[in-house]
Amino acid sequence: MISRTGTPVPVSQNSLSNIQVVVRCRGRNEKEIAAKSAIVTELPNDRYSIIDPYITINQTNQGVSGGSGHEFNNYKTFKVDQVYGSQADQNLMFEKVVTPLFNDFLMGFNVTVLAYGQTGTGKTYTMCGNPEELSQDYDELEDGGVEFNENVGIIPRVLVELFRKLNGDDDYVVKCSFLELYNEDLKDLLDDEYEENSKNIKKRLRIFEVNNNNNNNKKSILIQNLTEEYINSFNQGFRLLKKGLKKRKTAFTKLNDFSSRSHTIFTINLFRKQPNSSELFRISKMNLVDLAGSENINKSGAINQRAKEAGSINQSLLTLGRVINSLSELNSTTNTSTKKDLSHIPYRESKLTRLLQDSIGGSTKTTLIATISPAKINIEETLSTLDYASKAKNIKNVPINGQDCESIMKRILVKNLSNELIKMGLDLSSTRSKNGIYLNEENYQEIIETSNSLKSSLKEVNDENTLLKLKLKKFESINVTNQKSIRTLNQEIEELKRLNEDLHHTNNKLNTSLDDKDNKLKDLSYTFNQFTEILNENLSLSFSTIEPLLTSFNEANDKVDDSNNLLKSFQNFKFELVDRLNTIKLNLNEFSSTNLPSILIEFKQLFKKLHQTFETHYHSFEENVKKMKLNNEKLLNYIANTEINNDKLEQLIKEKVAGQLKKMYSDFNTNLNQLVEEHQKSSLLFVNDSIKSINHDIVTDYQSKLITTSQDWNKVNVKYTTNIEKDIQAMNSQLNEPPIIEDSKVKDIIHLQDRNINDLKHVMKMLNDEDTSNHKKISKQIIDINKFNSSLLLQNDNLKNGIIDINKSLRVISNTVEPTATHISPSRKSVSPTRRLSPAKENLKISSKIPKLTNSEMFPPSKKRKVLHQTDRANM
Ligand SMILES: Nc1ncnc2c1ncn2[C@@H]1O[C@H](COP(=O)(O)OP(=O)(O)OP(=O)(O)O)[C@@H](O)[C@H]1O
Repeated sequence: MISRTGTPVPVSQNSLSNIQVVVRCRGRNEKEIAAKSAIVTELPNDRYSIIDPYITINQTNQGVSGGSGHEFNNYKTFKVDQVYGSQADQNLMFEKVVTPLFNDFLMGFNVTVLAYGQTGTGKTYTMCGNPEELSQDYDELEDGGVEFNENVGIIPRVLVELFRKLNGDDDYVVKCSFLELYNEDLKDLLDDEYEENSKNIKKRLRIFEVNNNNNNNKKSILIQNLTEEYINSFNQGFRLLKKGLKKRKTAFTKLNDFSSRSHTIFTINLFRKQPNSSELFRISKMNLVDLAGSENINKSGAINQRAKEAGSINQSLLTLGRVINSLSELNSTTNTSTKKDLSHIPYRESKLTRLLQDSIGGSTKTTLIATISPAKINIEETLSTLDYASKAKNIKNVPINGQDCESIMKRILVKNLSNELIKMGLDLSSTRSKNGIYLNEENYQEIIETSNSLKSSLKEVNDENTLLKLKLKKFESINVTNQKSIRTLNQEIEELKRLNEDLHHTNNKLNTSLDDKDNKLKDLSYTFNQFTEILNENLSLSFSTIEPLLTSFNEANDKVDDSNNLLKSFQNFKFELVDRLNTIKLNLNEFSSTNLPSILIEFKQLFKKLHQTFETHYHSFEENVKKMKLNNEKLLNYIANTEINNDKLEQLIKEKVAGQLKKMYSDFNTNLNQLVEEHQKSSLLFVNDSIKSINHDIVTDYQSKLITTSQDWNKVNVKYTTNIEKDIQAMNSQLNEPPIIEDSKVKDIIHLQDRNINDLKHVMKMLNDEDTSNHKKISKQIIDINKFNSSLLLQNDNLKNGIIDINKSLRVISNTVEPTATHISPSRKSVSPTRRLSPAKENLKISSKIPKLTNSEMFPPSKKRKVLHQTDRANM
């Protein structure tokens, strides 16, 4: 078995590191509360304080003075590195205090955690936690951690964290040892064969100082015969810890019923392959030290053996204190000669200081946790502990860095392991040779406990088995009864199944027929909707057909004087018809949404009747339309055949004018002279031109208007006829494909349809009436025009005859008058009878003597009014 402790060799001044000092002040325990002992500790924070790590002790009435702390009246303040109060839990301590050291340990540094303080202040609690927390194995969580109880201390947490960090790394070896120093005696807490007061010299632990195998002038401490157990899981480490704690010497004291009277060192040795070498394994060590209580002997009431024990304890701690003092003074002085005087550090004066030589002022990174009580009754021990702590804070260690740390060749390590294996093999064969199986006591106890537990379980199982057998018998008898019931029930179930099948069958049939009905109803509904839509469309179409009719009628009515009444009535009718159509639409919509299902049932039969009725009406309607068409054609023929002959009119007018002139000339007959002939000619031409022009304008205007009206009328009638024919065709196509609709409530629709048809009839009648009336009016106008034409023709004839008579008379007159021209006018007496005037000059002379004819003279008032009246009517 090998254990090595490196001798400190400073690498550089920069690597100096002070011992970290942490104070943990627990809350008052039951005894302190019962003793009504006041709290004398004042901390910056109940949990922890790193920024302002002071702790003040209220010494009122204590009369305590001196020490290295600062005194303010009755208060004494100590400055350390970290202060933890009553609210600081175990996890916080591990994270803040131990984790930095643990990381250094993984990197190859030797590290030490020391718990120092008065009995009962929580040293063991801080380092191990309550021992009962380790009574069982812990399950590993997914992240390699463990769900700890709050009271678990530093060592178990370090073990868990170690294997969590090493997870996946194959090149490592972990060994643990657990050492106790009691009365300056070393005790191997993991040695099963160790017995108190053992005379087995071979098994005695001895401390040797040996040269380091790295040949670098470093010294190592070797503890001969110390058990070092290989572990590869945290649970194995827990078991070792539990085992060691059990062996730990405890004794009853007044201060702490389960107080530990010894110092213990739990060491974890880590052999880890150097990052850049396959042969070298770096050795690092973590010492977790739980020192014995530092209480006052007198106060503890130790007597006899216990007094000796108490003295021993204090001897070790006193030496530790002196070492701490020396190191503290050595580090705080700069004087070289003084330094030389102080250079002797009394490590060798106690085994405790020899064991901790490397941790205090050596090459180890060290943290001291000083545990204190807050109660006034412990104030002296508290002040003493804080004195130690503040001195330790001055101590500088020289940790050896990763490169210079102790290492071991792989082959040596393997050789060590092989030796271990050989030794274990020998143990095993010797055990076998004893013809049985040798077990260590703990394993034996465990097996016995397990066996007892199994026996108890077996008994419980047997008892349970007996009970179950009894229950089984009961169940068997119940089962027979149940079997009978089950058979009856099965029969009933069969019967019910049959019934169910029948019902199922019937249900299927019903469903099928329901589906059929549903489908029919859907079809009917669809057909009816389509029918309704078509009906609506037809109604809309009829309406849109009637609309232009009405518009045309309105336009035609504008041209007829006495059509206002008809227009009004027709408009009224139109509005009424629109209202009715809208009402029909509304009724249809409402009807289709509410009464549809019942209507569908009777609709088919009634629709047939409707069809018949509709056909009847359709025939009469068709005939009426045909008649109307015939009438229109007649009208068109009549208009086409009716010609207004301009020549005849002209002739008539001429005759009329001639008659007038004849009358006029008969009045002038006796006074005419030779110039009358030219005058007559010019007058006749003038009158003829005027009359021709007037009559031509009148007749042309009338003709154009009449033709336009006739064409409009014809167009409208053709359009009406086409629309009506389209309607009829649409209706016919509907009637030819009648929807299959059923049952009773269609009466309403029939009624509506009747009304609709009546309305249509009414419209047609009105159309016919209107048509007839217009025909009559136009015929009457044409008769009037013809009459007027006849009278014009008559007048024209008369005029012509008159002109002929006048010409004849004029010839007679001219023949008669020419030889006695001088007699007619005295003013012509000077004119030579043989000399003839040029016609133009003659005309001028005659025209100046003949009176001009006015319109009223040419056309007597009564006749003129009549002509104008006729023209106006023709324009209308
Ligand atoms: N910070 C703390 N929080 C809760 N309980 C604590 C704390 N410190 C100590 N205790 C409790 O106080 C009791 C004494 O603690 P512990 O045995 O650890 O004292 P100790 O200093 O190790 O004593 P000794 O020197 O005699 O071994 C234990 O029951 C422990 O659970």
